[in-house]
Amino acid sequence: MSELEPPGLECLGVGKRFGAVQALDGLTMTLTAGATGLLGANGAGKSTLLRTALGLTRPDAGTVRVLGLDTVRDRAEVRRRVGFMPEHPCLPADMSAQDVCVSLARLRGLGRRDAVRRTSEVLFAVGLEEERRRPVGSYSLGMQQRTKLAQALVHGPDLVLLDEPTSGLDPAGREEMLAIVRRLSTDLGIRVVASSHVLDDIERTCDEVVVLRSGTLAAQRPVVIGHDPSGAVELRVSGDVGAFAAALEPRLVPFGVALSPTAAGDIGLSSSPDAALDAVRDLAGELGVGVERLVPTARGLEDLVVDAMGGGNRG
Ligand SMILES: Nc1ncnc2c1ncn2[C@@H]1O[C@H](COP(=O)(O)OP(=O)(O)OP(=O)(O)O)[C@@H](O)[C@H]1O
Repeated sequence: MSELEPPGLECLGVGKRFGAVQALDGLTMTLTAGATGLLGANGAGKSTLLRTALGLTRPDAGTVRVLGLDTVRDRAEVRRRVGFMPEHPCLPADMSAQDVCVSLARLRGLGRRDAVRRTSEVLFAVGLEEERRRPVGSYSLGMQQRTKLAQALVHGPDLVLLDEPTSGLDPAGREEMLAIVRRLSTDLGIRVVASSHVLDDIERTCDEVVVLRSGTLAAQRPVVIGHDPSGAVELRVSGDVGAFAAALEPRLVPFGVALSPTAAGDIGLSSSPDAALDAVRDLAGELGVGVERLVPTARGLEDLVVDAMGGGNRG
């Protein structure tokens, strides 16, 4: 993926309310990785985000862009360049996988010959070429999931949005689906944004993980986190984080420690010599601010995710 390409997905202050529920709450983030996994508790806003990214749900506030396209203004182009695999059953039981894929490819603008050719390719890619003429209603759940994935790919999208692709699958079906999802970005160059409840699925198929909590961004990290020899730490304080960071910054200059905001809205310290940590505690004491957390940045992904998901949800 070239550096000049626009991000797969960009959200700027995105809000979406359903009655009393604030499903997305000022969500701001930029996804540039080949494959991103969206993790979050039930009701965290994952499906709403994916549906908003496709233009199926219109945000009440903010802007969503996919591949540089505005999801409201450029909706037709978004449909052409993005594929979507919904979480819930959506396939007509009496149609074959072949007919489903050809019909949807035609609806998305492909001519008949291209639609048939692409259908053969994607059904082969998801391992359904032999059963492609049977009615979908006679398929196992794993085959139905693979059909849903095939229809998301059939028009040759540059980005696919997958809503819980392993949902309900048995261990063998899950393995198959994970292998296919991984290949989309690594072998076929298709960008992927996939939601899941399972960190292991994301670690095995994605380059980065994004944690949503109550419709906001709680964490965004590369999947491979090595030991960070710099001693970088993350600091969470009570009260006004910006004011604390502004007061802290000059006090850490003498120790060569730089500050940067983290994706979760905490304060990142580039290193943590004892004198710098003393300065943090002194300032907190002077301002009457609580130090709620001070942890190494290079923690295991699982710790980080559990921590980021920890605040519950509004579902
Ligand atoms: N069409 C709708 N009408 C009313 N409420 C909705 C609608 N869609 C989503 N919600 C609510 O918005 C919140 C976020 O839902 P969403 O489905 O986006 O979360 P999620 O992270 O995908 O959850 P899950 O993991 O359970 O699928 C939930 O409280 C949900 O009940």
